[in-house]
Parts: sequence; C-alpha cells; structure tokens
Amino acid sequence: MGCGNSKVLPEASKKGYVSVVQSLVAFRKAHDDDNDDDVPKKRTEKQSGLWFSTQVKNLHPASNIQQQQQAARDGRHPGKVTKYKDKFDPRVTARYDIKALIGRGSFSRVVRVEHRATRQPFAIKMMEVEAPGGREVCASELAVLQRVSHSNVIQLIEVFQFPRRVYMVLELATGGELLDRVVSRGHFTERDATQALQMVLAGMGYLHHLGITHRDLKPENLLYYHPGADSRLLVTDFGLATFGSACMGSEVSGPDRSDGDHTGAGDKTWSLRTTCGTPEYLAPEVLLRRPYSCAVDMWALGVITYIVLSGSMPFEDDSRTRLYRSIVRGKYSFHGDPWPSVSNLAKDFIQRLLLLDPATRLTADQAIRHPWVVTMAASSSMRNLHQSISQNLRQRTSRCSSRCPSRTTSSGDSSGAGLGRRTPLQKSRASGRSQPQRAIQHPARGLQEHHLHPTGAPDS
Ligand SMILES: Nc1ncnc2c1ncn2[C@@H]1O[C@H](COP(=O)(O)OP(=O)(O)OP(=O)(O)O)[C@@H](O)[C@H]1O
Repeated sequence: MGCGNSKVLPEASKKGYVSVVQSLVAFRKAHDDDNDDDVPKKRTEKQSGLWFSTQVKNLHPASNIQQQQQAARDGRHPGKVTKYKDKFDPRVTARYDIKALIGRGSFSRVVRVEHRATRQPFAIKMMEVEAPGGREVCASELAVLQRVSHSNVIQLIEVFQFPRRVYMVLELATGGELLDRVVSRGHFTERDATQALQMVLAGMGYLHHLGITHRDLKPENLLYYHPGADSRLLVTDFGLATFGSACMGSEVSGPDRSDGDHTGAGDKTWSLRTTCGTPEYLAPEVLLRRPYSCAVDMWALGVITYIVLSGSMPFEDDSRTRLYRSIVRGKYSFHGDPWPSVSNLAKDFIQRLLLLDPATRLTADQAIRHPWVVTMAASSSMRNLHQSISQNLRQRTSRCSSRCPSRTTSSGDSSGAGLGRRTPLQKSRASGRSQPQRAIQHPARGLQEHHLHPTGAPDS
C-alpha cells in the first residue's frame, strides 16, 4: 500500500546474495503496442536510471467499481474486445471465445473467456515470455499452478504454450479483491476478517506443505471466486512463487545452498536467498539477505491482517530506505483508529506473525489454530470497523495522490489501497511462429497442456 510500490523481482544472484537495490529489476521502456486499452496501464517512472512502474489505486465508490467490473464482465466494449481477440492465437480462440479484458500485469493480460463447447466462463492469463523477466515469471507460475489443487488456490484448467506467449486458462474469479469487498460491504468486523483469513490460511497451509513459498502475498492477490457472501477466497498470482524450502514447521530445513534462488520442483530442502516481493510486505530476513523460508509468507500475512483490520499499513514510508529500516527493526504500532476498538487477541495474532525471528513466527498450521481465528470466526456480534478502515484507506490514497499525482490512475482498481502495485508493463509483441501442437494429459488432474514447441518448453 505504499505510494512508490515497485515490485522487487528475483535476479540471478552473485556469490550467494543479491543486494536489495541491485535486485530491483531494470526494465527498458519499450514501445507499447496497445496503448488504447480500456484498462489503464501501470505507469512508469524513471528512478535512478531504472524504470519502475507504480500505481496508486483510487478509492472508488463501490457502485463505480461494480459498474466498471460489470462492464468488463459483460464485454461492453466490442471494439476493444475485437482487438484483443486479434492478439490471441487462433488455436486458443478456436476453443475459447474472448469476452472482455479483466486486467493487466507486468507480463500479462487477463481476459474473461467462454469455453465455446460448454459455455463455461474462465479467465485466460496471456503471458509474454519474451519480455525481460517474463520467461522466469511464467515458468514459476506454471510450475506451481500445474501442481496445485485446493479450493483456496486459483485452479489452472489448461495451458497453451507458444514460442512467445503462454496462455493459462484459469478458473474465473468474479468476486473482486479482498479489500474491495471490505470497502464495498459497508460493515466489517473482526469476525469477517477471521473468516477471510481462515481461507487464506487454508490455502497457504496447503502450499507450504507442498514446499511452495508464494513470496508475493498481498491483498491484490487474494480474489473472491464470486460476489456472494459465501464465496471462496483464492490465493492467486504465483509469478514469484518458488519451491524452495520444507515448510512443514517453522524452521528452514536442509542445507543452505547460498548460491541464489532455487525455483523448481525438487528443491524442497533448500533455503531461499533471492530478494523479491512487494516492498511493504517484505519480511526482514529477505531484506537482510538471510536464507529464508515460507515464513516470509506468514510475515506478509501479518501485514495483510494489519491492513484488513485498520485500512493502514504497519510499515510505510516514502523513502524505500526508511521503509526497509522500519521493517528490519520490526517497528510498527497499534496507534490511531480503529486500533482501540480491536481486540487484544487480534493484536496478538498480528504480533505473532510480525516477529523478526522467522523461527518463532506462527506457521500457517499454527495461525489457523490461533485463538483469535478460532473464537472470532465463530462469534456473532462484533464492532463494526468499517468506517475507520475506509477512512484510513481514503486518507492514504489522497496522501499518495497529492504526493505523486502522476502515479494515480483512474482505473477500475478499487480497493483504494494502492497496496503494492508496481513493476513496469512489458510490451506485447507479435505472437510466435506456428508450430505443431501436441496435447499432454497432466498426470495429477487430467490437466491439458498444449505445447507448441517441439521440446515442450517455450523457446527463446
Ligand atoms: N483467474 C482470474 N480471475 C479473475 N481475475 C483475474 C484472474 N487472474 C488475474 N486476474 C486479475 O487480472 C489482473 C492482472 O493480473 P495478473 O496476475 O496478470 O497481474 P498483477 O498481479 O496485477 O500484476 P503483476 O504481474 O505485476 O504481479 C488483476 O487485476 C487480477 O486481479
């Protein structure tokens, strides 16, 4: 939720560590081939010779959000949709009817589609593998998505791999981001918070048991499956995820291979080193370049819990240096509204996640059994924190807007938080040459993979 919110992407390490500054990935400002989209782009600004993207979300009234989201769902911009259809490989559009653009990421566009035969709606995430860093992000995301199946983790349906683009067909989440819901529902209690957290913790516990560390956990990456009150909450965006450490307990087990990151299955026993993530959510051990584990996700969950209960950030500063300093010191407070109205158990939960020593931090399994989560989720009447949360989010947004107006967008992004949107938008390029298609049945779940490269891997 910081104003300057460049994402820190992994970079090949030198001699076992990556400097925080060096690990901020430089991106070239390149020609943008689709600048008339109906979804505003992440803006870029030059900082110290590196190009970063920043985006500060505006707090929109819920109705406005819903109108925009509905327009996207309905595909009410036929011209734009036609244009997007043209960018999709015909082998994808033969199977899926492109309905509307949902959003854009650093290396991706996400569209709502309909399966032509079944009329079932899905999302397709089209990833540009040729953009700098795109191949690694895409590989990380696919490596995780192809192995997971859990009701609180976004589900991959099938994959089309082309030389320059990869199309991931995903279940479609139509319920919006976690904070959108907090803002739009008009009433929000600790009970609501614990109900959401239970779902996130269930998803994280599952991932950690598989040895998967998400590394970019934040409210924007938590999407509701549908708009109803009983919707599942889904962990999404595995672009920075890694198979890197055994996460059954809170310790990092196995030898510390301090030669960098170890993305990929089979590396479950190594601790991680690469500095990456979204600044405001980075755990101290990441910033201190120490070997780390899935406990970094639990730190991020502490930050998320703090935000969800208050609408403000535990660690925030315009200066990246000062921000990182306050994180490594674990310097945050429960001052100001609505903290006096928040239970001590909730504060205890946050304190046990925002512990500097990752070995003492709650694991996902422990967190889901914390008394606050257990008792609060079952309780009925609780104080409404909504007004303070919305007010803090709004104040924060206007602070950011006045400090850096050029970063503010008028997008349909609505959580009002600007919670770590970052990284430059990469250009889309022409799609690759056609190659013979082959379909592989995924052993685990009957997942269809369509590799259009003879080796089965995207080429360069
Ligand atoms: N399965 C899905 N269903 C509905 N919306 C989705 C789905 N996957 C992604 N989105 C939305 O599409 C937009 C782009 O998502 P994407 O994961 O490509 O990038 P991002 O996470 O926003 O940015 P970055 O790539 O920089 O991390 C986001 O608004 C996201 O909420």
